[in-house]
Amino acid sequence: MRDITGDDSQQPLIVDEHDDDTTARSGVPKQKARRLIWLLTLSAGLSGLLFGYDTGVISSTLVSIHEDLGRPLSTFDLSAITSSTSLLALVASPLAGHFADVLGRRPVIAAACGLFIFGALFQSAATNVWTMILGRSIVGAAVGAASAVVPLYIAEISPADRRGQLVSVQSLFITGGQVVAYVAGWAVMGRWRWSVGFGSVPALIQAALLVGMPESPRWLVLKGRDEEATAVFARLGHDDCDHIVAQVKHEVKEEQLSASGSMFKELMTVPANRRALTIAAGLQALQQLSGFNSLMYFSASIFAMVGFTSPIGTSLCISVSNFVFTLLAFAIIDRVGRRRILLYSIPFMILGLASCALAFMHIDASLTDSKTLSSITSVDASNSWSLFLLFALIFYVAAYASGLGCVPWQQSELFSLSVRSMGSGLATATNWTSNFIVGATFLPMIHTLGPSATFLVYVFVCLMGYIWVWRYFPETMNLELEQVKQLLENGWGVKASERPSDLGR
Ligand SMILES: O[C@H]1[C@H](O)[C@@H](O)[C@H](O)[C@@H](O)[C@H]1O
Repeated sequence: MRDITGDDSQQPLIVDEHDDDTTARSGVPKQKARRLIWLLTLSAGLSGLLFGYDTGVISSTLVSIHEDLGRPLSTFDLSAITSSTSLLALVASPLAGHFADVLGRRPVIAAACGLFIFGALFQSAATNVWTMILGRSIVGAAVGAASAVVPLYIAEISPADRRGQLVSVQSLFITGGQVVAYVAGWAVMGRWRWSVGFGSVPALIQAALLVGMPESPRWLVLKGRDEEATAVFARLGHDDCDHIVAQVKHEVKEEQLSASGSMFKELMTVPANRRALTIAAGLQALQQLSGFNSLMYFSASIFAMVGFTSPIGTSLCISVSNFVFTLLAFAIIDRVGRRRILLYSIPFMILGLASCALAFMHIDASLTDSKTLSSITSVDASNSWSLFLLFALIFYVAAYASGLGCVPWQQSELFSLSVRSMGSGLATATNWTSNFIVGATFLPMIHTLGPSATFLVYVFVCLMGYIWVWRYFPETMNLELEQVKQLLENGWGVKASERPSDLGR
């Protein structure tokens, strides 16, 4: 077992005992194999970019549509256009997991890519609210499928000791995509058909890259296609491909032997698995219910509401802060630890949200039911409370991105191999369900409760979340997957995880 205490974040992507060699035993130059893994990560990561782009672009689109869809948009229209994406994503993610098992990972990524292209073009040609909702739904299906299968594909092609880092790369792509969406929304100055249609460009690039993308070698072993799997492992720079194939076959066999009927039953009845699912799904729910995406989707609307003359430009601050602080999380996640990052950052989220609530108490801005975003009551943005609100929001986003935005996506490390795909799929579906709830309820809450009380609801969620994390989420940093399983066998493992010597750290 490798030394798990060392800081190995600077190591190259492929690490093995023959790393000094320039050529793997299979005859493939290591440099070439390393380039291939990066290329595959980039190709698959483009789905993350599209996930981010398509969820981010809605913010500027909503304030630019005006009456282009045949009528002024009602609150219901705005909520439906926004939440149709997450609704379809939550349906598509478990389905994509199923098809990825039956057909392979690559065809599902390719199908998602096709949907990204079609959905983007369909939206840009939308003539009424319903065609727009349909376009957003097509893109939602693509986002759901990609968010379930792309991390799985990356994990399966990566060397074991690089999986965690590559999962975080995915978060960088998502938040980077959101920045690009905001810039595009701002640059096209209200011509929203261009900004939504632009989503097809990275997808077209991905379609071209997909041609050379191999199937996941682990899936190939699962289907008994050992020779093809050996060839892919060789291209990925592994030294002893036959040995790896034998190892994966052994794991597959063990899974089949230990399975207590169905994977679902094993997930629900084995205590360690049930705890893993509770933690993974709980963190995903907390990530969404803490309200971050209400900013991702509606920040331009909020800034318009409080009187900023360039709401789309101002809301760029939100996505840029999100991206920059995701970089911070990426840099520290393997040093500070998942649990500790959350315990440090959630209190700052609470502070940021409470400050927003305070600011709204002093800002006289309203969005009444009959009003559209284009007829929001405008107030003077030079009002110091509006600026205070902007800083409070950025503060909140920074705290979110450096912890809760990233940590839940590490979910797969919580599950043992036999239930990993289903556990991760269900946790992903929890993410999209909660995302849907926030997208669908934010504007109605603003109207009925008012902005201050709405932000206080998120404060409450974060407070509960903090207590829950403190009580139930053990530290998994630097643990081998087997040790994580061991940690959850006799309880939540929080105390044991804080006594590194008990776990051989
Ligand atoms: O981790 C990501 C990231 O934080 C995004 O900015 C957010 O929009 C997603 O919902 C979340 O899953």
